[in-house]
Amino acid sequence: MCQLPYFKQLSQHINDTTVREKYDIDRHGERLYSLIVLTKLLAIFYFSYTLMDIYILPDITLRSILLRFLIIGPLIVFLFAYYKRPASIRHKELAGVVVVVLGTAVWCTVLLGSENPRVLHYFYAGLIFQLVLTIVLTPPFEYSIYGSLFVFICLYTTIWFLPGADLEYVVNHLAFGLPTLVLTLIANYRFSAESLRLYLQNVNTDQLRLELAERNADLERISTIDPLTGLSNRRGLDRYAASLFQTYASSKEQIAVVIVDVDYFKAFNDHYGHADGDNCLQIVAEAIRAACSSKDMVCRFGGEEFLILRLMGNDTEHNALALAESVRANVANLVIPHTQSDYGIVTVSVGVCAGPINPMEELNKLIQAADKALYAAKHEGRNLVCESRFIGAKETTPPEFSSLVT
Ligand SMILES: Nc1nc2c(ncn2[C@@H]2O[C@H](COP(=O)(O)OP(=O)(O)OP(=O)(O)O)[C@@H](O)[C@H]2O)c(=O)[nH]1
Repeated sequence: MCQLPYFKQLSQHINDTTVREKYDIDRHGERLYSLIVLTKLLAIFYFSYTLMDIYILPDITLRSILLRFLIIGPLIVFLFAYYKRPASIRHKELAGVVVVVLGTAVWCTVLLGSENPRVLHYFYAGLIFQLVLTIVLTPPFEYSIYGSLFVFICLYTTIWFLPGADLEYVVNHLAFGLPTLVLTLIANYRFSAESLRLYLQNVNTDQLRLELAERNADLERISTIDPLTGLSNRRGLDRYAASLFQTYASSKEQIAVVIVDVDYFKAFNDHYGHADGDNCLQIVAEAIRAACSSKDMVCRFGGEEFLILRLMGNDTEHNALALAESVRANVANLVIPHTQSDYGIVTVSVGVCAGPINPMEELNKLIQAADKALYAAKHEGRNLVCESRFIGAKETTPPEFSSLVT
């Protein structure tokens, strides 16, 4: 039996737990709900059959009432109390099977007390217990098979002691009883296996969905990061700017745009080679990052060009200029040799412009103004900070050199 695919699947593992444990935990609620509903329905049937006993076999009236209500009645009360306990659903289903099996035994005992020959016709109703244990309660297959076999043995032991039962009657009964046992057990197996298959399919789909969500989050992150420097790229900048506009759309907050460009970088590449150029960009990017606060957005804006967005407090200009100057100084302090530069080391020129946070066109205006300031810094000899000022209505002043630059 353990070789059946259903049992193989049950003993497999998902992470640290077996499929059986996970299946029981995850489906506890649904399985318990149907167990409670079906137990109530079956209890109603079981006790209403007392009337059938009295009508068909009046000689066992008292016996039927006593046995059904004094044995099975309390058991069903205990069963409902057990359903409420924090036990595994498999144990609750097993408890349900045990009560049905005992219900069969009690019913057989009731019938054994009758001398009425009508008992032989009535005895066919015993197959209902079989149906309950296989396709009505649909307990797990392992319980269904043991419960059904017990009911089968119970019925075909009792049958010999019924008044008027002979071999022909037993064979007639078996002609119906045996296929009922086998076929309904097959139905139970198929149901158990199919439910488990669907459950595992769902677990699989959930896992795939989770992995996909993680991959998407990774892709989303990767797509906004520059692989060489680890800084944000243009896409990251656009996303950040869009979220900034949403958050600060109606505030008076100011934003500073700082553009940093490595001086004579083409000459650096030509002299030291592209690989050293890449190295240099990584080191410079790190120095820029070090000059910024964790709240600043730092991105690689182009080949050897970087852009910083900083949300400003009240001290707007000094704040932006101080940042730009500290970027310039940080890079110069690296003292990376650059024989092709007038300074003999790698330096950067920096353009700054600060203004109100407004939609994208306004940010582009600030970037253009910062770019003009950068161009002026290049023009004046490089390794300089230069600033354009936002004077409202989309106007900026011509670039001015920072007094902080020495
Ligand atoms: N090694 C390397 N070089 C790059 C990368 N991206 C752009 N560059 C190089 O950066 C250089 C930029 O040169 P230019 O725009 O002429 O500017 P520049 O030589 O720095 O001169 P100024 O900006 O006027 O000081 C080009 O030679 C590009 O090939 C990169 O990822 N790695």
